[in-house]
Amino acid sequence: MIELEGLTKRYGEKVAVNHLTFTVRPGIVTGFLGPNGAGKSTTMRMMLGLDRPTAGDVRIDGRHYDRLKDPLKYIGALLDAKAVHGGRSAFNHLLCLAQSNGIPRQRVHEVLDTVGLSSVAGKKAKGFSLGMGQRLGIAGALLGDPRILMFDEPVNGLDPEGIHWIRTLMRTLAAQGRTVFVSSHLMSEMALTADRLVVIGQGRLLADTSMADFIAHNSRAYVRIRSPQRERLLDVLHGAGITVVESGGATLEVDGTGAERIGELAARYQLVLHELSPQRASLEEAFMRLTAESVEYHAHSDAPAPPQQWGDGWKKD
Ligand SMILES: Nc1ncnc2c1ncn2[C@@H]1O[C@H](COP(=O)(O)OP(=O)(O)OP(=O)(O)O)[C@@H](O)[C@H]1O
Repeated sequence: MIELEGLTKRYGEKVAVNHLTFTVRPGIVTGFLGPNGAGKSTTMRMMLGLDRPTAGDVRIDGRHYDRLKDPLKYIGALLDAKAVHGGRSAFNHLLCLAQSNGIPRQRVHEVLDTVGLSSVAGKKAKGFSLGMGQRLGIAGALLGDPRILMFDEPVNGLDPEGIHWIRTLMRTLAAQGRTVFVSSHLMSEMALTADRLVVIGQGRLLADTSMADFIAHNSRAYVRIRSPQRERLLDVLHGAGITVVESGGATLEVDGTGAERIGELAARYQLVLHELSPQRASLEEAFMRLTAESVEYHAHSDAPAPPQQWGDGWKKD
């Protein structure tokens, strides 16, 4: 378990992490989300004792990180996959970590096998691809067989097979009763992996909730309907006191009334439906809605204009 209480970090005037209080529990995968610059990395660094909080407290299984004897046996972390001595082989990198934490040599072979790097164990890390580097970082996190695991953007640079592998690994580690805390920018990936979410924006806690509740509370649920008898259907729905949003074309959208009731009404008036589908926004939409106010760096949605010197001649008719 990881417990944060009033955790705060200031860099001069900038409050990077603002009075964060939450608990990361064992047995589930907890996703850590926030727009760029929200304070995720700073929070994770403080959890690992790499940054000193300005105020507040972090406890790892009840203790401060710097009070843990052989910390890799309590908490394993992947923060920056590039933080590896490039001149060392994968095996030697892990062996150094193992030796300084009282972990037997045999464990190095085991974790290399787990992450699929046994065949390149003798190769220098500087020749590794981004994905291989991520796997080596994950091997380091697993080395002490810790009860708590923390991954900052673990799927960065992984191909689809690698992404599937890390998802399965995280779910397996949680099912074994471990605490798994993971940050990611890939919402679709998080939706498949995490059971619980902690969302921050501009250093503040915005949500600490289950995945299902997060989506339910931060997104619009509605029913999409298509019918070749659109006008008659509209009359029936209005007659029943149901508010309809006309989204253009043959499609109608209804908030606040279930698909069952709409289907039953259509059947009663013998109206043909080509679609009757409950819609729920994705995690990505829910996240954008919640964090809209706290995004520090906004991009313009328009495509960039072509350079002026092109004139209008570049356009094809
Ligand atoms: N050493 C530092 N000195 C000054 N400001 C810092 C320092 N480290 C982080 N910050 C600022 O603190 C804020 C939080 O940064 P942090 O890297 O923790 O965010 P993040 O959520 O991990 O962002 P990203 O998703 O882009 O990695 C940012 O505004 C950042 O510029």
